[in-house]
This record gives sequence, structure tokens and C-alpha cells, in this order.
Amino acid sequence: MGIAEERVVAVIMVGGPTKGTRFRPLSFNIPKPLFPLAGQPMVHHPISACQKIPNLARIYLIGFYEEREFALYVSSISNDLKLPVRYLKEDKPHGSAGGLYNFKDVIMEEDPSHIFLLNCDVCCSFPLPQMLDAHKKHGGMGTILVVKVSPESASEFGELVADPVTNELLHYTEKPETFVSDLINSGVYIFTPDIFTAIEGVSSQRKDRANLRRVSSFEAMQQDTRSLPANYVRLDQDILSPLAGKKQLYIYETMDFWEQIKTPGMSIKCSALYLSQFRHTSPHLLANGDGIKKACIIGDVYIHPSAKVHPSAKIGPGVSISANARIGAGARLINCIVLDDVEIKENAVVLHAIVGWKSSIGRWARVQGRGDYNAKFGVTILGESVAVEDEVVVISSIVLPHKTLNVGVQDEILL
Ligand SMILES: Nc1nc2c(ncn2[C@@H]2O[C@H](COP(=O)(O)OP(=O)(O)O[C@H]3O[C@H](CO)[C@@H](O)[C@H](O)[C@@H]3O)[C@@H](O)[C@H]2O)c(=O)[nH]1
Repeated sequence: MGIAEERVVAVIMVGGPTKGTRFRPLSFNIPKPLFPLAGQPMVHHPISACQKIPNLARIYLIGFYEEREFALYVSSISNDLKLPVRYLKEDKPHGSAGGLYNFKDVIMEEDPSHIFLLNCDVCCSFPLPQMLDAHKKHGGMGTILVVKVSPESASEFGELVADPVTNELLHYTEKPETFVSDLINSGVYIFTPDIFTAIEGVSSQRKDRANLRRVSSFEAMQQDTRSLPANYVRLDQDILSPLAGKKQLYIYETMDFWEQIKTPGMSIKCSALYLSQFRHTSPHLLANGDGIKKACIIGDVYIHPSAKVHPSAKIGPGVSISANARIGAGARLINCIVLDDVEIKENAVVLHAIVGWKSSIGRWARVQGRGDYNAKFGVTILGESVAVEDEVVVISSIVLPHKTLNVGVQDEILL
């Protein structure tokens, strides 16, 4: 296919409210894909990476959140990027491949030659044009972006084996119990429209099996994946595993940063990763201690233009401060996310923490975590409208919305 005929669309899978439970208490207020990392909604980072794809016609977000939750964001980003971005709502979860298939007709209206498919909850540099080039060299139905992780953490992901010369995917196991490989599926793919035929194949096999089961009482007693609804199709187990070793799927390895964002703790780490990426891609978004914001800035920091920061506050590295926040004299902020309308009073310290919308932190108070972003009590999270009174110390705790803390706490969940 020549360059002129090439047409690309991108699809970002955003999931829905039942999928974001590990993101509580922050997901009470906002759908996880819209939670700010480096001052921009989580989904904004893959969307802005899509801008670099040649011949990109359109971006779709597919999820089962209410349409109104995404309406404002989708219309403002379409305007900013001068690129149509559309939210497509599933009536119920259909799985990571079933969700895509559900909107086959809408997507195929664009007559795409290639379809990018991205999980919204991964943080990386999204080397999409490079993946497209690699995919064209490989041929086949799809190319998966892969990354090496530590052998201890590999079992949380899809582990895979590929041919070192041809890059063909030879073996794929989703979250295996015994170690297969430290090379894992990063949740970013490019496919040809043949992906729809593959998903259709899984659905019709399921329908056939369901019909068979009706006549076999033994099979009816078995509660396994074969009894999933026919239109519920998982990309990893149902498509990637069976197609490995069939010259259909290939890999492209990224050597850049990559993380998965399932917990609030990881959002602090990923916010800092995106801030350091801004240093190269969008330095204008970083605070530099000049102009109105004369505070002492250390490393990569984002401060919303409407936030007020006292000149004697010391901010950074890895800090993101959202709209209308007020940071008092002598306050010290390191590796944290401060959400809209927060007040941090004089000489308070915030470290490895997320401070929820409209919360306030009193004078000389400390709100901090240990900085172990994957651990249950590795960071401190304050939900919406939490008040930490003057001089109170909060360490590695999760505080649900509308609480007032007048005594210190450590390693606790405050309901
Ligand atoms: N629209 C929609 N989205 C869905 C659905 N189910 C999952 N998703 C979205 O699809 C993506 C994958 O979610 P899961 O299927 O829950 O898998 P996972 O545990 O995140 O693991 C996947 O991603 C890892 C990389 O982050 C991979 O390593 C792993 O192999 C797997 O593909 C997420 O962005 C999630 O929001 C669905 O029914 N509908």
C-alpha cells in the first residue's frame, strides 16, 4: 500500500468505573483516565503521542464510563489538536478485544490501513511512528510494543518470547505463575484490520462451544473461560496467546521508560516520569522559578498558571500543582501531586503524597510517604476535602474524603 493510501486510526482503551477500584479513593471523584499526571489527564499523554503518527485520521477512546464524564475533555482536546477525538461508550465491559470489536463498524468507516491500540493505564514514551515502521517491515497482523522488566515483577504482565532475528512473537502467556521471560507486553499495539477477523473467530468458537454445552451436562458443570459470553474477548489470552508462532504477530522493543499505572502510588512515579519527559518534549510546561512564580524550583515541576506559590516555598523535584492551589511561605514539596483548590500553609512539608481536591494542610504539618510506590502504604493519599491541622504528622496513610486529622497517624486507612 502506498503512502497516499495509508490511513491510520488510534484507539485508546479507557475501561470503566469497575476497573479502577485499586485507584480508590481518587477514582471516587474522577475517572482514572482523567486523573492528572504532570498536570495533564492520564489519557492526554498517549493522545499527544498519537499526534506524531503520520496520516492519523482520528482517535477513539473506548470505555464504559458515562459519556458525559469524557464530553468536556474530548471536545477541548479535539479543538486543541485540530484532530477529531471521539468517546465511544460500551453498554457493558466486553474485554480489551471485545470492546474494540464492539465498534468495528464505526472504526472501519475511516477505512484505516492500520489501527493503533493503546491501554490508557501505561506510562511510556509511546514510540508510535517507530512501531509503524517496524510493523511495515515485519508484515503480519500486528506488532506489540514490549519492554524488559525485572524478573520478580514480570508475572504481573503478559510474558513473551520472540525470535531474536525476525522479531516474531513465538510464545505468549498472560500473567503466568511460573517464570517464562522478563520481556513483557507493554499494552501498546499496532494492527491491520485483520484483527477484527481474529476477534470474530474467538466469538464464533465460543458460540459453537456454548451450543455444544447445551447437549453435554458434563461440560455444563465446568466453570472455565469457555463459559465467558461470546462477545467478551480478551486481547491477551484469547488473541495473542493462540496467534503466537503463526507468523502473524511481531514485537518492537522499547528501551525507554515504561510503567503501569494501577495504583495512586504509581501515579506519583509516572507524573514525575512525564515531567522529566517534558524537559525534552514540552519545556514550556515546566516551571522555572521566573516570572510571577518566583519560588525556588528544583528539577522538573509543573505549576498550573492559576496556582499561587509563595516565593519562599521550595518545590521539586517531581511535583505537579493543579489549578487554584495555594502554597504558603516556607512550604517544602517533593515528589507529590497537589490537586485543584488545595491549600498548603506556611512551613508544611509534603513528600511522596497526593493531596486531594480542596484539602488543606496546616502550618508545620507533615504529609509524607516512604516513597515505595508499589507498596500498599508506600505513599500518603488524602481524598477530597481532607483537613490536616497545624503541626499534625501523617505518614504512609490513606485518608478518605471529608476527614479532619488533629492527631498524627502512620500506616493507617482512615475511613
Ligand atoms: N473499553 C474497555 N476497556 C477495557 C475492558 N477491559 C479492559 N479494558 C482496558 O484494557 C486495558 C487492559 O486492561 P486489562 O485487560 O485489565 O489488562 P491488564 O491487567 O491491564 O494487563 C494488560 O496490560 C499489561 C500492560 O499494562 C500487559 O502486560 C498485560 O499483558 C495485559 O495486556 C486497560 O486500559 C483497561 O482499561 C473493557 O471491557 N472495555
